[in-house]
Formats: sequence, structure tokens, C-alpha cells
Amino acid sequence: MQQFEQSMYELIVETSTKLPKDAKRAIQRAVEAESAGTRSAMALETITNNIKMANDNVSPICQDTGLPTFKLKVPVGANQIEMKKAIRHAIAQATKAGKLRPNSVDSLFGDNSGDNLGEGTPVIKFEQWEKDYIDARLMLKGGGCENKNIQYSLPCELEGLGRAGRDLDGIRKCIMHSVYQAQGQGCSAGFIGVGIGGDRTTGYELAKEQLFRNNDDVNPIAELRALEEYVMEHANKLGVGTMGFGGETTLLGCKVGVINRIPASFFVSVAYNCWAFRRLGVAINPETGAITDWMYQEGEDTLKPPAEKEEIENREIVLQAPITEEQIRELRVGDVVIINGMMYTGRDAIHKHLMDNDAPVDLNGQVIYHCGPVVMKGENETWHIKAAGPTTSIREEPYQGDIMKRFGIRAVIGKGGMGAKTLAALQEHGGVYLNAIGGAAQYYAECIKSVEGVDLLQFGIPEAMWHLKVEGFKAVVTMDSHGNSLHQEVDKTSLEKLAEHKEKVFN
Ligand SMILES: O=C(O)C[C@H](O)C(=O)O
Ligand code: SF4
Repeated sequence: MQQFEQSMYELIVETSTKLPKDAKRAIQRAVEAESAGTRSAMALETITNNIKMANDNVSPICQDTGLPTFKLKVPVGANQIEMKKAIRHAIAQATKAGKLRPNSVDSLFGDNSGDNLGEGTPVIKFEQWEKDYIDARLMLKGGGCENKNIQYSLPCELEGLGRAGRDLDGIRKCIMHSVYQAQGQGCSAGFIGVGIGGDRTTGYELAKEQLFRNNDDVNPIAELRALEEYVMEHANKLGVGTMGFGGETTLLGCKVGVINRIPASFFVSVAYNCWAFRRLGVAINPETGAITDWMYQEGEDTLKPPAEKEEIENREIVLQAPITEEQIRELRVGDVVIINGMMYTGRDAIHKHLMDNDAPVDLNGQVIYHCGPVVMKGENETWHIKAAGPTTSIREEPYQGDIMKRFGIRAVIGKGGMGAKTLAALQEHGGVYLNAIGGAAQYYAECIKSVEGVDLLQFGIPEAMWHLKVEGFKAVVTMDSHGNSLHQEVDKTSLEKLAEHKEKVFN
């Protein structure tokens, strides 16, 4: 088993930096379905470029490299204690090499362990089997999409759909609802794994297990096959679209599994995975620990960035901080903004901190970027950004409006949109919300020309305030200072579409 640790290291690096072929094919289908010139087409172009850049740079596709979850099937006699040690070591090494973001945080005190090791992280699950090789699979599922997982206890009442009963049609309604409620916040278009039955724990486990299925497979159970096909067809008519920008593709895959339940419980559990569907697997020789085969590699690798740059139908406006209120008031939902100059990262810890403390820099007229980057220290103690896409903004909803007004911040960049409180503050104060393309961590890292400084590093690398000098950083105005929100609009229209699926389909 000498080579096992090296094999696990390779599995981690490949999973973080290369999308499996089945996921790429699904994204290519989305590219082909979208009309040229739309916001969704632009977002998909960025995503496609980002996938290629991550592959070429051997750098994380998305800066949130998730909660590493290993699932191993091992022949009788394989030493699980040794394997666990090797995996933990490989995780720490991959973190040091910038292939994983330090993502393990003490839940009570907020300390980041720095190497992805900690109580409960990484997740390593073993199962014995009768075959003579090791099947090792890894999933890197990020936090934004994990937060959009949902579990239904049937019977229940669902927005737009009414009563979901304890039958196939009730299950259908739950799955349709799960896609609607995710909106663009889990970096749609997404893949869903659904678990029917079990208890709250095994139901979610089953749902996640479904995400390991090949996206192009066919469910052997006729009822579930029909359900999967129905959801793929109809969820894509909800119009949520890439990043919640509206558009033709909202769902890239739907896999449903079933296990028994106890009479009183009936759970439908949905695991939502972003387009950055990072999961791979290897077959391993149990004597040497060497990789003998890679999984999810069958079929064509069709993903290609569009050959010609699409003409964007929206206005493109260049902004450089400090930005004035007049400049902000001119922006409208749908405008594409190109930012040059400085921006400052701030996510959960910073927003909480700024509620009770002064800002470490003058933020008047400045841009806040909701981002927790992967950063490495190079020679001469200089910092380098390795991956830097946006994080889900809605978590900052309780703070954002107050902080913008208090410090004079003019623009916030994130993804997934924000709520009514922020929208009102944007209108009152003269601010704008810019939606960057979630998961496009390489694309944005390339826009970051230098790290000019960092504050509050004690919060850990993802949570610190990084001072970034950017060039050509593209984002879309989705909430403006005139009370308009694309997110509100898409939520409303997709709820109307959802309600069209109220009538019984399955008996
Ligand atoms: O933690 C992050 O950087 C992003 C997160 O996965 C998110 O989608 O909000
Ligand atoms: S930022 Fe988006 S792509 Fe990245 S892990 Fe979060 S949900 Fe996935």
C-alpha cells in the first residue's frame, strides 16, 4: 500500500481541478440550449472558460473546495486505519499546495485549522465488499449548494404546488419545489440527488449517494426513471437559469434513489450540487495502493468555449473605485459592469465584525467583494490569489444595508442576490448589487492583478479582508438603486411556473 497516499493526493488534485466528463457534457448541453447574447449565455461562457483554465492551471475550479467526503469500498483485510492516516496526510498536503482551500472551521470558536483537518473533517466512510480492489470516490461539495439541500416530511404543503401526499406524485412535487427554492443561490444550473425514504440521516445519505451515479445512466426502477425524466424536462422550464439570471437550463441532472422507511416517517431528501460538480473515483490495487483506473471518464469530452465572443445585449459600463453616488444611480438591472482598480473582500466574519467595529480601511466609495479566496504566500512574503469566485451573498442580508450606509460603500459583489432590506438600503443610500459568476474562481483570479494588503487575517484566509487590485472584473447589475431586483423578478416568475405543476401527474 506504499503508493496509496500518493494515489489519494492525485484523486484530490484531479477532483478539485477537473470536472468529470459527464458533468462537462451536461454543461455543454446547457450552452447549446441557451440563446446567444443573454445573461445566461454570458455566464455559461464564463463557466466554460473557467473549467478550461482550472484544468490548464491545475488550480481549483471553485475556491470553495467543500467538505472533502471520501467513500471507499475495500476488500476484506485492507487496513482501514492506515488508509485513513494516508488520506488525512494527503488532504493536508493538497491544502498546502493550494489545491484545497483551508475549509475546516471550529464551529464554536471560528478558528480555521489551516490544513482541512479537524473534528469531523474530512469525512471518510468505509464499506467492505467482495471484490478484490479498492473503489475510492471523492466528492468536494461546496457550502453554497449544501445550504440549498432540503428535506421534506410528507405529507406537507408546498408553495405554489399545494398538498404533497405520501405517494409518487407528492414526491414529484417535492423535487420540483426543491429546484425552485434553490433559485440561483447554489450556483445553478445544478445537479440533484434525491433520496426517498429512510430517516432524516439515511435519507440525506441516499440523496448524496445518488450524486455519485453517472449523470447519463438510466434508473433501473421504471417509476423512478419516469420521475427523473419528468423533473429534467419540467424543472428546466422554471426559468431560473444559470446563476438565477433566467434562461433555458436550471437543472443539469436528477438522480433518484429509494430505500424503505418506517410507517410514521416519509422523507424526501434532496442534495443540491452546483454546476461545479466535483466528484471523481479511482480503482486501487490493494497490494500496492496504485491507481489502476479512473471513473467518470467514459464517453466524449465535448465541452468547448463558444468559438466567437457573443455580443452581449446589455450595456457594458466601466467602474473604478472610489465610485460616486451619481455613477451608481445611472446603473440599471441588466447592465454589465467591468471593474478596474481596488476591491475589498468581506464575508461572514467581516460583516459581523463591521457591525461593532471600525473598518480597517476607508471604505467610502469602495467595492466590497463577497469572496473567500484561496491564497498562498509566495517568495518575499507576497500573497498570491489562487482562486477567487464569489460566495453566496444572502448570508450577509442582516448586516449589508447598515454597513453600506455606515461606511459609504457603493457596490457589493457576490452571487445569488440579496433581500428586501438590502434592496431598500441600495435605494436610500445609492448602492448597487453586482452578481458575479459563482464558481468561476480561476476566471476571477486572473482578473486580480495583485494583493495590496490584508486585514483581520486572524479570521482565517477565507474570512480575512483582502485588498485586491483588479482589472477587467466582470459582473452583472442584478439589484439597482431604483428598487429593481432581478432576483425578486425571477423568484416571482419561477413560482408562477412552478404553480403550473400543481395538477396530478403520477398515480
Ligand atoms: O465558500 C465559498 O467561497 C462559496 C460557497 O460555496 C458559496 O456558494 O457560497
Ligand atoms: S461558489 Fe458556487 S460553485 Fe463554488 S462551491 Fe459554492 S455553490 Fe459551488
